[in-house]
Amino acid sequence: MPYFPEDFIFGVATASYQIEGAWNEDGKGESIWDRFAHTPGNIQDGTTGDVACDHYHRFEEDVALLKELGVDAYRFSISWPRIFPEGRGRVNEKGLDFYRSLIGKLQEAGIKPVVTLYHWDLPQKLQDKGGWENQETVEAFAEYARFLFQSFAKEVFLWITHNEPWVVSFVGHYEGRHAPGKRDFKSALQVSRNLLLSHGLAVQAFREEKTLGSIGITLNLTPVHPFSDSEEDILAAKRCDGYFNRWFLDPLFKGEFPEDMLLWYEKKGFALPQLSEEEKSLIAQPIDFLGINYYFRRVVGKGEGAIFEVEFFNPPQSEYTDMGWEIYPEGLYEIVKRVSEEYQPEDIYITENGIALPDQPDSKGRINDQRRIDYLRSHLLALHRAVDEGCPVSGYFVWSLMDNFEWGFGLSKRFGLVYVDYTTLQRIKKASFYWYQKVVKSKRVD
Ligand SMILES: N#[N+]C[C@@H]1[C@@H](O)[C@H](O)[C@@H](O)[C@@H]2O[C@H]12
Repeated sequence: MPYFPEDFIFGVATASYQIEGAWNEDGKGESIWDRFAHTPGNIQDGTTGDVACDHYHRFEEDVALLKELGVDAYRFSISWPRIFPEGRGRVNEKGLDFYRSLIGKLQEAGIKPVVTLYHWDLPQKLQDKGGWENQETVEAFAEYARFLFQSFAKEVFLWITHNEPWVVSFVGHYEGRHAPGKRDFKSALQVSRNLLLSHGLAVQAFREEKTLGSIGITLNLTPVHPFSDSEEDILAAKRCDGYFNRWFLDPLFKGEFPEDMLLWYEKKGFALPQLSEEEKSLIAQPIDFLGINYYFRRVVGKGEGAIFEVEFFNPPQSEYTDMGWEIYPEGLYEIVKRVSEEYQPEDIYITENGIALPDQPDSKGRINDQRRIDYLRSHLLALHRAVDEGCPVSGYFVWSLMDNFEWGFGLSKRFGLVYVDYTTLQRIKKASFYWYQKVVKSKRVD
């Protein structure tokens, strides 16, 4: 029976826009996700995060759920426009008070706070001036980060500068499925550069402020497998690995964008993001941990397509989630091993892993999400194998504590260990809640 180390951290994760609601309450400024979700046609089920799980008003009930779950840590994000409604300058004290109360309740419950500084809800006022394409946003983020390090200098266990900068850059600025909804690859490249710079400035501020705790960044990483052993498919897989994984891993840990991707983008006629030697050093300064969000792998082969010339495949023999993602637990082992060996991070936390299922209460009001238990078990066993082989993994966070607003899918995708009835906002613990409660308590996966 695989046991995790006694000091291994088990937690759950959420994000501000996805659970808080109170989108325009107590002085909070508009975010790009408020604007994006309020724009007809952007959200598949037509819902918004205006209310979501109403966590802003129910956070004490939710901390009680965390305490019952018994987690060692709770990962949440701070809404930048709830702190700085215009992005910088005037502080919204009521917004700061909310997070002071939340962190205080977590401390009372003996739960370590893990804070994500940026989980996609940029103040709209900054977007109006170009958003992440604009150097001003980089500076404003550094100010925002420093302010939070000063405000919570001793209370936070882990600080995560950015959540999934790849999604912010390419889903938000190239694919257009996320806020701000741009479809411009050159913009996406510039945004990825500026996100990395803002990360570097935040780490620098963290060190200067002598803030307690640890600081890192969270990347969504996926193993990329060639559809066949043909040279073309192998090269297509390498290109995708560069696009999805190495584009951020290399600057953060090797101080350079991956050369093969720069050459590829140049060949495709894109202006390349420029970094001075000083900026490269700023981005690649040591961090205390790497956060990895893992959900699935990618299987690719040579294909058409204006930029990457790849085709994605869904292996017919695999099972898929409600998001259409392949269930591939070995991928978690593969990515942790690869990152550990190739990039040697100081420490690793799996900051998200979970599955969307069409959960619904039965006639007795219970939710038997056995598939989620199976998913979490198989991924924890894969992770345990990597830990057993010496990979520096110190924790694992389930996505998510509760069902929440799933970005472009709205409220239609359920990832939670806790079901949320969006009509009554009642929370209902699923079978997976009780299963994970046992894992957390015993540090054992059975
Ligand atoms: N989609 N999906 C689920 C989950 C999303 O809800 C999180 O906000 C992201 O950090 C990451 O994409 C993963």
